[in-house]
Amino acid sequence: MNNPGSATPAPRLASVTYARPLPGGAGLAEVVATGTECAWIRCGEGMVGLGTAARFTTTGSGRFEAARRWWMAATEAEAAESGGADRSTVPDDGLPRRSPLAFAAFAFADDSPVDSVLVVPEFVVGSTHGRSWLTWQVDLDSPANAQRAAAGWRPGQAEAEQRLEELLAEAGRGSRDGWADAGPAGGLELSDGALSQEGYRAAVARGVRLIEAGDLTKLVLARDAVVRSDGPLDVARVLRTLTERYRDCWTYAVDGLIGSTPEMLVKVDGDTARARVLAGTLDREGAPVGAAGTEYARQLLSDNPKQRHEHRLAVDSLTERLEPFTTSLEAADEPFVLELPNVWHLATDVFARLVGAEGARRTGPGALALTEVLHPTAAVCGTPREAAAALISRLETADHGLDRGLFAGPVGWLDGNGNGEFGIALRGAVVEDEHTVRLYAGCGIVAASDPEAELAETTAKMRPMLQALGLRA
Ligand SMILES: C=C(O[C@@H]1C=C(C(=O)O)C=C[C@H]1O)C(=O)O
Repeated sequence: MNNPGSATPAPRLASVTYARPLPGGAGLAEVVATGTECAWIRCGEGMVGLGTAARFTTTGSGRFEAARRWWMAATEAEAAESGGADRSTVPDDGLPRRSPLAFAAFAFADDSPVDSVLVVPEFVVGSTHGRSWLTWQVDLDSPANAQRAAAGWRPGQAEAEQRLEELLAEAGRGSRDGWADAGPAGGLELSDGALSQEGYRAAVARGVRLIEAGDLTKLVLARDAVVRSDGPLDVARVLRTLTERYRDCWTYAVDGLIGSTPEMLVKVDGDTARARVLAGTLDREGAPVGAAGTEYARQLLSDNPKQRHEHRLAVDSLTERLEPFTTSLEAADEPFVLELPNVWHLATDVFARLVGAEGARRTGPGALALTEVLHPTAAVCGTPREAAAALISRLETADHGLDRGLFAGPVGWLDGNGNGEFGIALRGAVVEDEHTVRLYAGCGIVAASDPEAELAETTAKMRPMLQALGLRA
């Protein structure tokens, strides 16, 4: 299962980036209007991708490497023309410049039949550090451009504006009235997915027995659920709702994979790498609020040996793999409690300086190469990694026909200089068709885990998406 990627040759990307008010003049999330956009939004900032200049799909254990090669070939022309200067995401002129830029989502498992994908949007609308900007990206070798590109043509601002107007009109974005208040278009029905709630309890119980038998230390097991809607689903509205309710999470949309994740696998900016590791979860529903809630979370998470053990394994799985690529690495000894609207988590932020990131050209690994090294961490797979991955494949896929697909895989964006952000695709869903989305959630299982409590935890983790879809959860 090592598909080198879709047979199309890599495009030759060229781009132009300039400061510009956001289309529509509202916030970044309002640029998400059709639900087919790519998105990466946190605290009202980030990027939305419109249209498609190029895309690449691949499967198999070589999916990261295949994507990296395709992306290097696609961005080579522009890197050569710009002389490799300005490698950081915010160069000296202060205008965030990340072009060329692709959004990406990778399957969780090496043997998943589901495509991993790189999408190069035609336009990237961005808002970073309080400034907004626009990038227009084209393939110089496409039939529309090849001839004029050979004569020296490159994308420019005036033509970008014209093309943007066309694209927005094509997408029927003329009227935005009524967005905010439009409820779900019809009735919604929630049902078990391939791995039912009962099946999940049984799978967790088996996992616990195998852990007790000494086969492994930690195992993350997931289940799925399906939401069907009578009317067409308003995916754009779901995404905008997530950006509002889960402001501190990274709201993502790539090729039908949508959600709002609190977990950062790796963010590379210039010579720095950052991660946010989560493991250890406490439902906030029915829990005390305010200071009493903080105290409750401290007692049941920070002071709980099971949760701390689960968390430590996740942090170690990341830092051990990241360390060889760093000149320094910092992670607090004690996790902090991250409060989200639905749950509390034990969290550890990691900060590192990368080797080979100095000078005009990166010689060390960039965001995509590090993603390949770090995925899957013990937060979504287990310890030891290989034993856990094999058991996930047995207990979820062979026994129940649940393939995680893009769930719990890396999702985010990358630029042509090795910068990028990859979150872990959690608290999300896959849009299967106009009326159907499939939600996924999992839990870390250790020797002390109780199947009923873990099942309840998966429901708490699905709550952001269920509520954004308009279900009471
Ligand atoms: C697997 C999920 O979440 C992961 C598992 C956690 C846990 O077991 O406590 C916490 C955060 C994530 O690392 C999920 O959200 O589906």
